[in-house]
Amino acid sequence: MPITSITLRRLNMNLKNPFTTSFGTMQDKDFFITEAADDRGNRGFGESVAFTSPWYTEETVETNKHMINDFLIKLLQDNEIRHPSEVRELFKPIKRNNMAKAAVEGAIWDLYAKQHGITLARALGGTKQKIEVGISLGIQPTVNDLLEKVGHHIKQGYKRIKIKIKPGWDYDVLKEVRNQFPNTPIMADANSAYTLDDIDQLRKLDELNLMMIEQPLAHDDIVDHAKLQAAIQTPVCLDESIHSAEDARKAIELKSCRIINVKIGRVGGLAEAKEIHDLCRKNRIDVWCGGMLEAGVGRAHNIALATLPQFTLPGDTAGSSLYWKKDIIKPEVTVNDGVITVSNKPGIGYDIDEQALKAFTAEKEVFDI
Ligand SMILES: O=C(O)CCC(=O)C1=CC=C[C@@H](O)[C@@H]1C(=O)O
Ligand SMILES: [Mg+2]
Repeated sequence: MPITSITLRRLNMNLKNPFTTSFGTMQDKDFFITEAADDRGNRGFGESVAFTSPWYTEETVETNKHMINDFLIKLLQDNEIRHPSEVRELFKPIKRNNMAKAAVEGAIWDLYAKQHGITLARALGGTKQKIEVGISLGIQPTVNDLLEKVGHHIKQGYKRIKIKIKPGWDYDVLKEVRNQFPNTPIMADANSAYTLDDIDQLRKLDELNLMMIEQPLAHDDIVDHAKLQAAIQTPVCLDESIHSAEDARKAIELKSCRIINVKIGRVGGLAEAKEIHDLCRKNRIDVWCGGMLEAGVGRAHNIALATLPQFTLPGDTAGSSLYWKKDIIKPEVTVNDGVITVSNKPGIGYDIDEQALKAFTAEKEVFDI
């Protein structure tokens, strides 16, 4: 497939609401948007989900810049790509750095879909026309703030509420939420804030009929998670522990989890995400599409991926307006009663708002391929 250039734009956008997890609080987002273009006017876009500090994985915006500028672009310049699924193989000699890889691969998938006049969803083999979405609430200042936000988003129709927990902010808080909202699908995300020493506290959560508890233990563990899953009823969902289809295979074999949160950036791109999806389908592991506070391009990629059949649970793909005063796509992603209608326009299905993209772009570099 013809690719004549890759453009790297570094954007700075400020989040409408600060996002707090057991690691800290984020207010502004500094990140890369990638663009792959051909000589026929087609332009594909991708988005890196790396943060400015390596608290979620080892990557940062700066490591992305180094990997893309000094390694990934050269591999594309020296090799012919016939189909976007080949990019994964091409980038294999570069260890990890999955978010950098995914940002470039994603733009190539979008370009390919546009060159063939098909949606990215269809290029991936997706079938769903509508996807159900949930909302992820950062740690709130008080329980009342949390209850108010939960109630607000249930009224908006979001299909499940994800609540951050950590030692000291878990059972009691979730019990208050459960008491006030007895029938709402609720899940907890611990971001690795617990160890097996906390097993009794985690077992108490079984009373609350949670959909799952996400990544309760260490970010790189599947062994202790297997011991925990054997000891509790609540399904364990892995996020940070799963960086590849191989990780997923081992976690499934060890029974470390019953659910996997797939994030395109964390696993290295759409081809790897699809392989994890297919493996989970074969092993009847539920899958949902996690979020990384993306702008509209990344959000659009998540929507396309979530059209695959084993994405059986609502993902963290809320509407643009929950994150941004102004997004970089038009129309923006909107959610109606907890559902996103998948666009039937070619590629990611949303146009780029060139004015907004330009306004938020702090740095731009173009590479001939
Ligand atoms: O994009 C969203 O709205 C969800 C963001 C979100 O929940 C997370 C982003 C990054 C790390 C975590 O804190 C958390 C997650 O675990 O998915
Ligand atoms: Mg998570």
